[in-house]
Amino acid sequence: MAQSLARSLADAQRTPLSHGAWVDLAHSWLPEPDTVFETLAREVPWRAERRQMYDRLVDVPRLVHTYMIGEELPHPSLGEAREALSAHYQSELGEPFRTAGCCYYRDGRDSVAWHGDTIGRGSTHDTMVAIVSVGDPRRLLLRPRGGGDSVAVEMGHGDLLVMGGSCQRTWEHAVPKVAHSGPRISVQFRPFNVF
Ligand SMILES: O=C(O)CCC(=O)C(=O)O
Ligand SMILES: [Fe+2]
Repeated sequence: MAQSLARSLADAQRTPLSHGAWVDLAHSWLPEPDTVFETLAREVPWRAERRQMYDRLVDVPRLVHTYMIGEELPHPSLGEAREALSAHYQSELGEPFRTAGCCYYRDGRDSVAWHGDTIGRGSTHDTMVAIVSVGDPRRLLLRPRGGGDSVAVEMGHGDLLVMGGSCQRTWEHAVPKVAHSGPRISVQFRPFNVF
């Protein structure tokens, strides 16, 4: 399975953004997305998050949990995904993906406001954050800091989005509220000291 994940990463579609930022996209990339969703919903020790995050005060209505370095992930597909991502991006990133942040958007009222993942190195260095999404599709928006048109990425069941280059410091991203949505869980793989 790890091999087929590696093959499909070679076909990931890269979209250059401004200021040295880019995103890679691969649809229906994660194996067994149904059981990944069910396992995460059931087994992750979810806690509420509603507080300051990143570089500004944002309202964060959603549930979260982070698997830190060395902790086993709750579904084998996620371990395989992280290995495939680390192998594929090794030459560009120079280090593996280490942590796995999990976010549970219970319905359309759950969201995350505009922010960059700028705790740690993301505020000063190029890095990558790789997101896999399971459950109902939600739109992830990206916009350049300081203004400009936003880019919308529809994240469906099993889809992969990788934000790279200067994306965390020169762009922001958000998952806006929507009128109607079922639950969605996102898993963000990050290298050491990127949050
Ligand atoms: O839900 C997502 O896909 C994005 C989550 C996010 O940007 C974050 O937790 O930093
Ligand atoms: Fe983020």
